[in-house]
Amino acid sequence: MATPDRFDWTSAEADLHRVVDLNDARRQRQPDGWTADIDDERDDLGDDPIPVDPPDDTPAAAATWAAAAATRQPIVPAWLRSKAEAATLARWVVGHYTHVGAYHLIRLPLYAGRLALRAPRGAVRTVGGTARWVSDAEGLPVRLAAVRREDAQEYLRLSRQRDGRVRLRTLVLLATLTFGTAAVFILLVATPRWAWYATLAALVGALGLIGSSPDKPLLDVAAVKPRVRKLTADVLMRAFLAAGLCKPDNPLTFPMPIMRDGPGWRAVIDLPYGTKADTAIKKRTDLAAGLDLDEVQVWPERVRGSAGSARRLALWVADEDPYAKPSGLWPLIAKGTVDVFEPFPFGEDQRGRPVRLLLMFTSLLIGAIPRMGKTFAARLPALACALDPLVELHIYDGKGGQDWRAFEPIAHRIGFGVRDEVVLGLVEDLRALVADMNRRYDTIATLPADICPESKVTRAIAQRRSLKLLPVLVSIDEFQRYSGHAVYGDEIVALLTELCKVGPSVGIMISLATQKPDGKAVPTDLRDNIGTRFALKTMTWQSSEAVLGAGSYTAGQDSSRFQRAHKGVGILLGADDSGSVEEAVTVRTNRTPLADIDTVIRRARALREAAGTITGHAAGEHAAGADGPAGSLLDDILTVVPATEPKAWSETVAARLAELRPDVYGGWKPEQVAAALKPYGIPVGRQVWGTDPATGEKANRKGIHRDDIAAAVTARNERRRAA
Ligand SMILES: Nc1ncnc2c1ncn2[C@@H]1O[C@H](COP(=O)(O)OP(=O)(O)OP(=O)(O)O)[C@@H](O)[C@H]1O
Repeated sequence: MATPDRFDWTSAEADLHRVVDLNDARRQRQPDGWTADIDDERDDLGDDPIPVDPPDDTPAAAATWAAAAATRQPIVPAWLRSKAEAATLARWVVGHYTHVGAYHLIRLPLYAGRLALRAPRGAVRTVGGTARWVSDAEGLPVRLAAVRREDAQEYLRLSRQRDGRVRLRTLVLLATLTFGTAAVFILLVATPRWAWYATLAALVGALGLIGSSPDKPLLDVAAVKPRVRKLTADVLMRAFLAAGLCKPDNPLTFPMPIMRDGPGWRAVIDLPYGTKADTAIKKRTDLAAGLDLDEVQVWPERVRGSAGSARRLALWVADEDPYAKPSGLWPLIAKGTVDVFEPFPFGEDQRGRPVRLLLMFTSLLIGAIPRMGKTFAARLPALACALDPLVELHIYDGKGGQDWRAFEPIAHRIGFGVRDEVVLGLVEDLRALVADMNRRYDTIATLPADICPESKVTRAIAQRRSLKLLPVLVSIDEFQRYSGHAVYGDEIVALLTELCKVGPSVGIMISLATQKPDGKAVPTDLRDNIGTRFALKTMTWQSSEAVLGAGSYTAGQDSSRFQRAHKGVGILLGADDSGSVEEAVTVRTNRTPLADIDTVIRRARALREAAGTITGHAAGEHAAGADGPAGSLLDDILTVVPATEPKAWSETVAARLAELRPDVYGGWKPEQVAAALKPYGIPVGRQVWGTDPATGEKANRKGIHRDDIAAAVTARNERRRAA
């Protein structure tokens, strides 16, 4: 900004004069009301006007020209240059015409029968039509009118004309009949039998067609065409007027022509000055109603950058419901690997363009009602991580069916269902990760700036095995079953919150999927630390907000509007860097049927074997998987409750365990000891007479008998030996 002592008054004065001229010229162009502002400004500053418009030769003007050049539209439309879209179109054309061809081919006998049945009526129509033509029947009403008017002269003129016509037409008919008869004679004498039948069939066909009526077409309908709405400026104006986004005296303007774009129309619209494109996006349903379409066909989005403006909107209108057909298969099923530091294929947007997702340095929350594609969506990041041999996989499935079993050969930790030992396994795993997270930060802190410039893990750093900074994915499906666990639920949520908050920079990625996306299953503190959200169909807009975050509904993002048929379709928020709700995209995930998952896992296992990253459960370390932490817990209890002490209060055991292994048992309560021992059938509600070490008070409290633990250890050891 110019300061008074550096201000060049001479050139400023020259500029001022030009500005006054410009403003005068503009005032003449503008409606009356506009002049008042300029005059008010003058009043405030005496007679001196304020320079507002920069002179034309400033660098800003050059920048404007450059920006105009930058917004030139491509000569060949984008969809025509895209291999994928061209392939989609080609597939559609081949598929459509193959279907139509086969449909009609199989109905040929039916069509032949219809023609034969209609042929007699066609013959009658032909004879009648010919007779009317020869007798000049079309002139009869005119002749009768002349009779009614008693206009003898006109009648005689018309009669003469009719006689001439009838004579000529009779001759034509006779000639045709003569030639026809000769042709039939030649046909019968000189041509083979198949030619007779072919001619007869053609004749019957022609008569059948003549005998058809428009309300009963000969061909059945092979494919019902959707109602395709051509987008024109008038149609748009009507819709935007109805939605209250413009006024008749303040209409829309179109900076470029409305054109075809893939399977739909694309219009770029400048809303009236002061009307925000975001407002139009929020009124998507109103726009759809104004266009007389289902809202799933109407896709408004902001045009950003130097080609855009806060009032510039790109509206894509699909010819038909873009999600009515199944989505494509995941492109990495048969071949390809993943670098988890780069985005991987996740799905397609409404126009069939690929959508990629970057999970590194963020966390993912997926929410939906059951059977809408939550597990399919949650498996994609896990499969992508599987194809990067550096990533350590920690997989938990609260349901425990077939959905995640395929990951066993590559998972470092894995657990199915919510049996106590699995839940404990998860808790122990998360505790260990939290502890490891701190070690990871310590390691990162020791790295020089040229190796670790941004204080976060990179692929090059992760590849240095000695640093032990391999990326980790914790993927939990049916998360509500773990977060709602009576004893460990709160701790699981707290540990995951910590990991989501601090873990991303050191390579810890969290992916949670839930069919109960409310504040109870995914508490706000945890959700707010998850950067990427994917909301498939929900029942209510409140559930949609529970996944996407507060304010998403008012911003026009509501996953409850998806239909039941829209499986795998969801609103993805935070796939780009902005994470703003206005940037959310609607995505249909790529499909990965169970059989294909096996293929990917086989490839992932081979990659990991080659890289030497088969660890934990995949490497056969079943101690934690089979017995869970409770297996070592039994040994630990025998350590902290010596043989000289046959009974101990549960609270004493919990305190001593925490002292023994703070990273594993820190913060344990007596109920956690009880829950961990339950699977072994160890009685935990026994009354134990003891002395409170703090107060010296003697009392009867819940506790354990050492013999019970020792018996469980013996049984476990026998089981292990038998295995
Ligand atoms: N992208 C997709 N395209 C087409 N169909 C899909 C897609 N994703 C999922 N589906 C279909 O939806 C069905 C349900 O998917 P999925 O098992 O992932 O749902 P879910 O929400 O996890 O269900 P549940 O809560 O019962 O576990 C699947 O059988 C699959 O056929």
